[in-house]
Amino acid sequence: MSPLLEVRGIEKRYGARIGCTNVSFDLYPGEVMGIVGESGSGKSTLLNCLAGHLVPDAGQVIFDTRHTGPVDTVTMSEPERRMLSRTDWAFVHQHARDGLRMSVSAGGNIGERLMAVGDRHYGRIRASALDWLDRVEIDGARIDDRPTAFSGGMQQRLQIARNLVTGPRLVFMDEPTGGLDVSVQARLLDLLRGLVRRMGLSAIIVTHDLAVVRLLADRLMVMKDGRVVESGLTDQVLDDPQHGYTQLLVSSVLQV
Ligand SMILES: Nc1ncnc2c1ncn2[C@@H]1O[C@H](COP(=O)(O)OP(=O)(O)OP(=O)(O)O)[C@@H](O)[C@H]1O
Repeated sequence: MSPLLEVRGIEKRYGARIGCTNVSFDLYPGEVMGIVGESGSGKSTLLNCLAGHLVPDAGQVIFDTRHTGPVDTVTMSEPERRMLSRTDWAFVHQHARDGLRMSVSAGGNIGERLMAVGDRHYGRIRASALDWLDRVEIDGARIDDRPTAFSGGMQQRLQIARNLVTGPRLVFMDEPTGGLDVSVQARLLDLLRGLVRRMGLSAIIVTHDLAVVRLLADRLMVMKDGRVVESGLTDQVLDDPQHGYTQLLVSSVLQV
């Protein structure tokens, strides 16, 4: 099996400050990669470089596209990258309002993604929206409500539905359970785990919460000062951390 994503030597600097440097890894279809590290370790910078939101100063992000096979997304044209983010990629933001259109109904938020990939059949779009509301445990009766009328947890679940409805091949998630109450986080995590398993999703998840990666990620990369200091199978890294920094992280000595 060939990798879905090949990341080679990614580096991003902000002036003299290192955002992230020398990051390389492969992601295989159906695999979930977790990226953990304390605040400022470079997780978001890396994720944004991978998802095409930031242009890295060096490195390649080679994605196995549906139509043309492996392509370096760093050097592809902006319209090509935009198309990729509508069809093959999805991005779940930490704050649902960054990933939703707050003035559009819940059904519209889901339907919009389908229309962006060419679906024009109103009945089918509405049926898909209802199906996805159900899958993320939102009452179908709320389909015409705007996300502003939803709780934080519901907004996040709607954002997930909007992202997954088009069957993306790679999902980027930036602190998907961050900023929510603990009980709401637990429910969301459970839902995400079910979706990841059932859909065989390939995903890259940035989080500072080790419980999130424990439940969702097959593999883990630990970042410190913009560099990957340790990587491996999630259980292996968390149960038998080799690097001193990971040991601190796991023993919760570090405030992350
Ligand atoms: N727009 C920016 N301009 C200058 N420096 C930045 C910018 N964004 C990030 N940095 C710096 O890059 C480094 C990595 O930051 P980044 O936000 O990627 O870390 P993070 O691990 O995602 O942190 P957090 O968990 O707090 O979001 C930090 O030193 C940060 O100060």
